[in-house]
Amino acid sequence: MSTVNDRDTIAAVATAAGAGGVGIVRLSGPRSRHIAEAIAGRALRPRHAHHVRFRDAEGGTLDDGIALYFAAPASFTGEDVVELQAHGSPAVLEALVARSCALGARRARPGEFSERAFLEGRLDLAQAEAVADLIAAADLTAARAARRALDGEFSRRVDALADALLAIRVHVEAAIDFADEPIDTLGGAALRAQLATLAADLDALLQAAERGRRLRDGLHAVIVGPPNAGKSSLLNALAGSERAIVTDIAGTTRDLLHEVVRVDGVELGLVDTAGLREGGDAIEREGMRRARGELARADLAIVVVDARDPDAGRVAVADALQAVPQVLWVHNKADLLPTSPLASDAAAVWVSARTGEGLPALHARLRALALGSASAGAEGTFTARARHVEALQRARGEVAAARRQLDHEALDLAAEALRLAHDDLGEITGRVHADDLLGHIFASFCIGK
Ligand SMILES: Nc1nc2c(c(=O)[nH]1)N(C=O)[C@@H](CNc1ccc(C(=O)N[C@@H](CCC(=O)O)C(=O)O)cc1)CN2
Ligand SMILES: Nc1nc2c(ncn2[C@@H]2O[C@H](COP(=O)(O)OP(=O)(O)OP(=O)(O)O)[C@@H](O)[C@H]2O)c(=O)[nH]1
Ligand SMILES: [Mg+2]
Repeated sequence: MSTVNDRDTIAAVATAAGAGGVGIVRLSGPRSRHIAEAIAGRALRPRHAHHVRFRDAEGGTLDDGIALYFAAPASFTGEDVVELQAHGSPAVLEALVARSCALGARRARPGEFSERAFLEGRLDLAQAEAVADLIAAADLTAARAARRALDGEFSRRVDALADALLAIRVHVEAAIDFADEPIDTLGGAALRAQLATLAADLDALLQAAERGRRLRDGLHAVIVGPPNAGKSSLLNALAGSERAIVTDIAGTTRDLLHEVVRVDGVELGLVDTAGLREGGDAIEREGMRRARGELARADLAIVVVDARDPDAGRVAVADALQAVPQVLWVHNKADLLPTSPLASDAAAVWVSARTGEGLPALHARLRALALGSASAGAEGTFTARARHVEALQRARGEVAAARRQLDHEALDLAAEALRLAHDDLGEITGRVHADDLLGHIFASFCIGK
């Protein structure tokens, strides 16, 4: 592994592209201070805001601004860092980056500042990812959740599980050395209890991470149901605009129509589909085939039926719903019912896409489904990514395997499963990682971050 001293110095504009009040060029690496002092024309004291003139190669003034020097290791990256805070002119900022490069820096790759913060141990991998998620957060709910991950709330729970797992591994490895004796004389009962606790904690963290992933990635929700039930009308109502064609002709929608909507801080990727029924012409049948295909990738099916005849719909779509993890029944056209049922129960929500009645209740239900449970809300939620959820699932699988092996007194196999589970957890925080994993993660960051 390289050390601070043989690393190059990187430079990039840290503020958003385009004109702004103030723009910041950031340098990180061993030559940062030297380069910045050449541009500022004076020595820089750590953590002191110097008002200086930024000079070009000929000594001409590029701009005046603030130079801020953070001496290693007390900086965002843990390396020497300098910020040149200029007026927010893209031309001036580009000139400052070019001048820095002429003086020995190179342009930073996307995410390279955060990658260095990770490599210097300032942030773990899940925290570095949270930096990018915070920047990309579309609203304050998502930003707060990313902030919690950045503060280490997720990482601490992963580390606690990894510590518990380590203790169990030590126990199992010790027992292997006494392989002649039955496990129960070697604290086998205590070991099983510890493993059971670990499995339960892993399940709880997996649920929390899944909620965090939904908050970050949104929920993939597919609207299905019989023709003419008002699926396209509901999409329009949720989107707040007339995206889909609505007519009173059954079989209007054929193509899939994708629309991203935000419901109380949660992103929903909505897909409107062709009504499901027996028969139909070739075009409609192709539409139904696509609807079924989309359901296979859905986190949630929103089944729209006509409130006046809900059971007609159920039969037609039931088989298509087999593999969908979550299903929400929406009884539409409630405005046409003789008496208003505009209430929702555990099994269904009544709405009118036409009048908008019942939509707030539908919003609340969608949000609760997206976050995993009605009571959990966003309180304590931290953002997580699909790769974190997958690692936790693998770890859970390995822990389950270890428990089975233990029941068969197969200590070697149990130890190996637990080692794999430990690595799975380590991948989340980056204590265990392949180089291409880092490249993959940081490449999706913005430049200057
Ligand atoms: N101007 C500016 N604002 C910014 C950043 C930045 O890089 N520059 N940040 C970039 O993401 C965020 C703040 N992140 C930072 C993280 C650590 C340190 C730092 O100097 N840490 C030292 C000192 C600790 C202390 O005094 O609090 C350390 O951790 O040792 C600075 C900024 C948001 N705002
Ligand atoms: N009264 C009333 N009519 C509605 C409501 N929602 C939809 N409609 C009407 O029902 C008819 C069908 O609506 P669509 O949204 O096209 O139904 P769909 O399920 O997308 O139909 P297909 O695409 O053909 O499968 C249209 O005439 C709508 O105006 C509602 O809540 N109340
Ligand atoms: Mg339609």
